[in-house]
Amino acid sequence: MPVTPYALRVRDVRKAYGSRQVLRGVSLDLRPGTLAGMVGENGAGKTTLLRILCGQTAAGSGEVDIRGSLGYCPQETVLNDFLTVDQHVRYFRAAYGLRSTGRAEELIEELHFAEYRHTRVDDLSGGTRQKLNLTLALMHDPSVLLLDEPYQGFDWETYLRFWSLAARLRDSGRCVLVVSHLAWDAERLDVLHRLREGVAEPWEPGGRTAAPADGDGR
Ligand SMILES: Nc1ncnc2c1ncn2[C@@H]1O[C@H](COP(=O)(O)OP(=O)(O)OP(=O)(O)O)[C@@H](O)[C@H]1O
Repeated sequence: MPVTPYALRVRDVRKAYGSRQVLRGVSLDLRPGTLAGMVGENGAGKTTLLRILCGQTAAGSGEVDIRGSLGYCPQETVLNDFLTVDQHVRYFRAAYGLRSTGRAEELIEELHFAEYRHTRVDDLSGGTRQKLNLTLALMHDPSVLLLDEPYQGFDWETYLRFWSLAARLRDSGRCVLVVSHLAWDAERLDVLHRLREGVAEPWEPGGRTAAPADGDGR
């Protein structure tokens, strides 16, 4: 029987903080060339799951298998206030062991923040910090991308640019998982999951018309 190729495989992942059981057996398979979404209410465990997938938090039990390189864009920007955009890019080039910053340059152009290359992070707007955060997560061209609320603070044009970038990454065979507490973007996704009561349930892209996960009815 042929083996189904996957980029990300999660099996029965569980996690408790003290007596609070946050993840109760999350399983998920994503293929290469997939643009996937994961929605869930505030506190559902989305960030906990992503942190487990990228190895920043240990699961209580379960298995995670990632094929290829990983890029993780955390919800909170992890930037140094005293370094400029360019200094961050150079630092991450060295950390990733890249020969050039070519991909980062493309992302900076694509996300329209080249004019801030020599600006220190403490002088950047929240949206521009998030653009840098995303650039640093993507500049090594990872096979699997885990993006936690990646468009927070983006203006509308940047939000649209983000989705066209995500679609292009998918089209070039990357596996992109976008986490959000809202389901606004369901129609942009190939597959949508909802994290609820500690498990991930597939939501048919009929979820396109479903109410947002926070249930505010819009
Ligand atoms: N380090 C921690 N120690 C104890 N409890 C934690 C820790 N991190 C998260 N939690 C708890 O685990 C639950 C899930 O948190 P998590 O941040 O994963 O949710 P989320 O779905 O990402 O929420 P949001 O949409 O608000 O970002 C919450 O009740 C949170 O308070």
